[in-house]
Amino acid sequence: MSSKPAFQIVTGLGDLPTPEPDSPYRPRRPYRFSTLCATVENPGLKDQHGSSSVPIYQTATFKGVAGDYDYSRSGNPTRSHLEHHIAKISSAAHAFAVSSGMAALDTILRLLKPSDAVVAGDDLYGGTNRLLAYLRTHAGIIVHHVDTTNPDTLIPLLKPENNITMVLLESPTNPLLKIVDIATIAREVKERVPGAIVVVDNTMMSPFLQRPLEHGVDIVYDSATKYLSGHHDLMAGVITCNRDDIAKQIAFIINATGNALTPFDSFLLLRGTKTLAVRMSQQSSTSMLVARYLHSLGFPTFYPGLPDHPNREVHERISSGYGAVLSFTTGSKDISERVVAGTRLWSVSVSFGCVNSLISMPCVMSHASIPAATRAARGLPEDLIRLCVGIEDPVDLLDDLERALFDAGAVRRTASGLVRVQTSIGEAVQKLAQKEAAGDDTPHQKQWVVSAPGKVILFGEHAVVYGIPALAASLSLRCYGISTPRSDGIISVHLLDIDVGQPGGFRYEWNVSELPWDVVPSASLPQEEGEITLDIQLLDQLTSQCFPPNLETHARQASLAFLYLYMILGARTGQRPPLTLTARANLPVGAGLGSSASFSVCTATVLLLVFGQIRVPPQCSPSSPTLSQDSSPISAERGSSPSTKLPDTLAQSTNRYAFLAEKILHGTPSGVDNSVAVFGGGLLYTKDLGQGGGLEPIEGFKALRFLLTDTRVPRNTRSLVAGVATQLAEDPDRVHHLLEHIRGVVERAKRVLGGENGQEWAELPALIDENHQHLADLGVSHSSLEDVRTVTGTYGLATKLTGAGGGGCAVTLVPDDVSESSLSSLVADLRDKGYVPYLTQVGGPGLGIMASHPTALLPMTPPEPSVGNGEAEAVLNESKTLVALFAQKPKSELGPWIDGLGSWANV
Ligand SMILES: Nc1ncnc2c1ncn2[C@@H]1O[C@H](COP(=O)(O)OP(=O)(O)OP(=O)(O)O)[C@@H](O)[C@H]1O
Ligand SMILES: C[C@@](O)(CCO)CC(=O)[O-]
Repeated sequence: MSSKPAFQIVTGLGDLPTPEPDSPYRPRRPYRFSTLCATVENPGLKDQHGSSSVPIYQTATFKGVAGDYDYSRSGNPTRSHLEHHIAKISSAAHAFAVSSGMAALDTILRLLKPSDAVVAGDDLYGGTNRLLAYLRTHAGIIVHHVDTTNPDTLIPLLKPENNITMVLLESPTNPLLKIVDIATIAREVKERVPGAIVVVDNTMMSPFLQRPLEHGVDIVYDSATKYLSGHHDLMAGVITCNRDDIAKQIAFIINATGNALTPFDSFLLLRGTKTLAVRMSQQSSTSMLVARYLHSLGFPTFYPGLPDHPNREVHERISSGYGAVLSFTTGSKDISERVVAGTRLWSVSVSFGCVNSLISMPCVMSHASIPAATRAARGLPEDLIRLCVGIEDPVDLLDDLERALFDAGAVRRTASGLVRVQTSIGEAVQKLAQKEAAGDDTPHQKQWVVSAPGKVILFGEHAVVYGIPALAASLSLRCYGISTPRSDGIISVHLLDIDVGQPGGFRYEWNVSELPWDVVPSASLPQEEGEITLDIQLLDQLTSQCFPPNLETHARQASLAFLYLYMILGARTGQRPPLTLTARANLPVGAGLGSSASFSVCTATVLLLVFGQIRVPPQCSPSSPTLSQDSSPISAERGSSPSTKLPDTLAQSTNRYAFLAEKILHGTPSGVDNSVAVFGGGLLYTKDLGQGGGLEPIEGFKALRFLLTDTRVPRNTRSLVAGVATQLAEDPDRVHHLLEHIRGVVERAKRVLGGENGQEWAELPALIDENHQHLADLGVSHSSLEDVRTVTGTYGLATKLTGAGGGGCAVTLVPDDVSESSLSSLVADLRDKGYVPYLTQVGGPGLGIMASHPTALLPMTPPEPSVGNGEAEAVLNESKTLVALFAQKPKSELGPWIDGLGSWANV
């Protein structure tokens, strides 16, 4: 038996003696790995009968007061044997066995204190993510998720002022098998923040293939439920480390929380580890066959053993094999579901590491606890199939898989053998385009073209800020944004619609390295989900440090929104991509048609794309052609073009950042404008004021025609919204009364537009008049808007202000029975008075990303001037670029031109 515990825990909470697992840390292993696995021996813990298998000490207590053990929570001989064995095969000085892999992580995370910061990967196991999210909200731990596959994204966070106390890594990641250079990261962490602990989840590899302690890592944990046990008949977790101080704390936490592994499970796990090497080498070699087979059929396959797997050489440096988990996509979620349902030998199950082969779809199983939006942002394909290879005969496994692929329609037989079936016509072309659009590994080097619609609010503006629903719909008038990569360390905005008295709009630029990165507090960085809080202090600091004091307000607000988003994404990811954002709209700016929201959506989208936070996923499916709409003024036709569909999850991620930009432009927006600009169509929007808000699609809008009249009276949404807030504070009864009346109007309008009442359109004009009157009583009308109401009233048409009011636009419902001649006469009357009418239908597509690049048509960036020709040639080249044409097109041609340039993916 071993001697009494070597450690006395000094915590201030009482000294609890905890047995230290006795471990023979040896710098050089005397036997090869499989011998070490099979040989369970612990000279310090000899059984009195010489049993060749470690006995199960199935007892809670031990008699006497002077023995090595007293209570199985604190120590048990079967567990000590297991811990000794795990330490031996892990090159570790200390090992601990607990009740599950998550219990192991929980034990490790209890080393943290409130306000400690953790840097973790952005492609972690779902359970790890869930526990980190819990600790963030319940224990005040700060969590930064970064792309750990690129050490450069993590290094900028490694500063003493960021209070980084732990770096949590997985390699390869599950299920995309992304490789993390744990050796380089461990070295960088030790150099830059020596107090921080580097932790690695080694479950995917097991100590057989990877021993991170040998690469400078402080703590390693495994879900021993997987390869270490190998039979899926127990749950266990193991923790290993070399540092005595850490071991002391971990031993204390395990004893204090009581999550140590039971004697029976310790026995089973010890038995399992004896065959680890032989199981895993068989499983790994079969995995290589399966990966090669899928790859040869043309399925995108993720396995570190394949020649083109990203960071393969890094993996080969830190481990001695490729493991037994791989994944692949079929191009269609339906097909993937059929493949998974069609296998017999591969069982459908979560988890991995068992002697039996398993098949699963991570997005609906093991990773379902990660919100869909986050999954999409991390590029986790919904059609991904994960295979966990067991020890069955490889021929049987391949045969079973092939049958399932064939029955699911994923492959077909030809004279020359099996070939992969493309899931839809043109899928190959689409994939190519999406690959280019997604930018794969270099999204910051791509030029992105995006667009988002303006909106019209038919009922409920202003009241929507106070939680009353609003009915709104997208317009065919849009804002367009282009991000162009640079190589000079500069970020800049070029806002073609913002008039600061110079030809060509407003331009401003910053040197990225001179930006005040130190004023971005970690607390202002966006969390994984939920509304992103605007950090007013940071906003004020950026305003005063990055802009001249007298800059024109519209120019400052728009570029501040861009800069703020750039800074928080830069601080979050550690990337600093130089770029220019060029923006232009065919929508009147500041006229109540949601120009700020469509600009916010374009800005958020290009930045999220450039920073690799959203990707145009490969599974974009063909959607129905977009509505053909008349965008105008009055005449210009917007052609209908087929587009592919962006997933809802991408839309949700983008909307969070767009809402943040809207807050910078607006003050206290309800979120209706950016939601319409992202999701498109007709919507009932309710702001979430703690009682649950949301979006409900309303189809009825699409059948209606509207006349929008821009009074051209400038106004400012921020001050109009603030004006209503002041009235509410001063005269709450009156304002509440008006808001409740507006609620009544919206509810009745919803019944009409939602088609619940047989589409009684005839009720709408009265509702429009009533809503306008309530808004006028709130003080947000204007004489020009009342004038438009009078003019349209002479044609028997109902009109109300739309958006914030105070000038800007009025919206007039044009029923089907209004004759063309009457309409033309009304339009002429309005024009005579200096107003700008737009006849439009609403309900068109939301956020759009150009999915195929028009590189073939136009150079994206001017070619370098050849020696000698210098400036003149550069000017000539620049005039031919996409951006130059974008700036030069007449406004009426802008939409049709850019919509027709390439193929678009829309929400
Ligand atoms: N095309 C654009 N380019 C650059 N900035 C823009 C553009 N469109 C809008 N903005 C920014 O949004 C501001 C206008 O926002 P404002 O809320 O006043 O108008 P709106 O969004 O059209 O109205 P509403 O919110 O009532 O629908 C501009 O001053 C500018 O800062
Ligand atoms: C006035 C308002 O209701 C609509 C602006 O388009 C403000 C908002 O909802 O953000």
